[in-house]
Amino acid sequence: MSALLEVRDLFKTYGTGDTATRVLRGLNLRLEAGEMAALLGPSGSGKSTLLTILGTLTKPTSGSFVMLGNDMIAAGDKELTDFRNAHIGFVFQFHNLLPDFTALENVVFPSAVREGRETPAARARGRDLLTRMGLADRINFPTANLSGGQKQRVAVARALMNSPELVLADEPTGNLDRASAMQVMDLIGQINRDEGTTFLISTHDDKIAGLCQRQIVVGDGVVTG
Ligand SMILES: Nc1ncnc2c1ncn2[C@@H]1O[C@H](COP(=O)(O)OP(=O)(O)OP(=O)(O)O)[C@@H](O)[C@H]1O
Repeated sequence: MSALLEVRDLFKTYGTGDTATRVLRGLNLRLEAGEMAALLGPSGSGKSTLLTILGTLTKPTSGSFVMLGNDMIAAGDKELTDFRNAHIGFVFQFHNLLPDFTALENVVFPSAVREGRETPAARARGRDLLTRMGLADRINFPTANLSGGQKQRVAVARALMNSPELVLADEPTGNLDRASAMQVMDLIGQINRDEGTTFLISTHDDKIAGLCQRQIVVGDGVVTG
């Protein structure tokens, strides 16, 4: 396997002086292309912080970060936005779907942002992804009318829209019952196997982590296991 991304000696401090919170303190991590990895660690250990850095949404205080051969620290805002739209998908605990938009409109949204319009090819991929997520009969439903598990499957489909190499998922099943959580993880596993998409999934749930090939544990600002 080849490295999809590598961070070295990553530090992240929020605030300054007496109120400074030193979250990451020299963290090293390498993710191989095609991995499906769980990100574990106590509450406040910096899992979300690490995901936002890897997602290029936040810059670290210091350290190096290379993804797909690009220096993500040196890159400017415009480059990072374009890179993110092309290569990274996100799934959050609270899915962040547009409630009045249909499932298909939500899924196609990242492509519409990238292309400047909704293309027929994007709509076809959106339909295909929703069908793979078991939502063929919900394609034209406003997402406000879907169940929590269905919304989360729409969010996974949306994250996959632009065929990203990496999907970062921050407690994607944190809000779901066990059966829905397992279904979402099953679908993520299928996409990982079929398309080689790399997944990094933060979770507090050992069962969810056990479904991943690799478990990465964060503590005291570094990877401890
Ligand atoms: N924007 C911010 N400004 C100041 N402090 C922050 C900010 N974001 C996070 N923190 C602090 O950084 C620490 C790590 O937070 P983070 O959300 O990364 O942890 P986590 O491991 O994802 O936690 P959880 O499992 O509870 O979601 C916490 O102490 C948090 O209060």
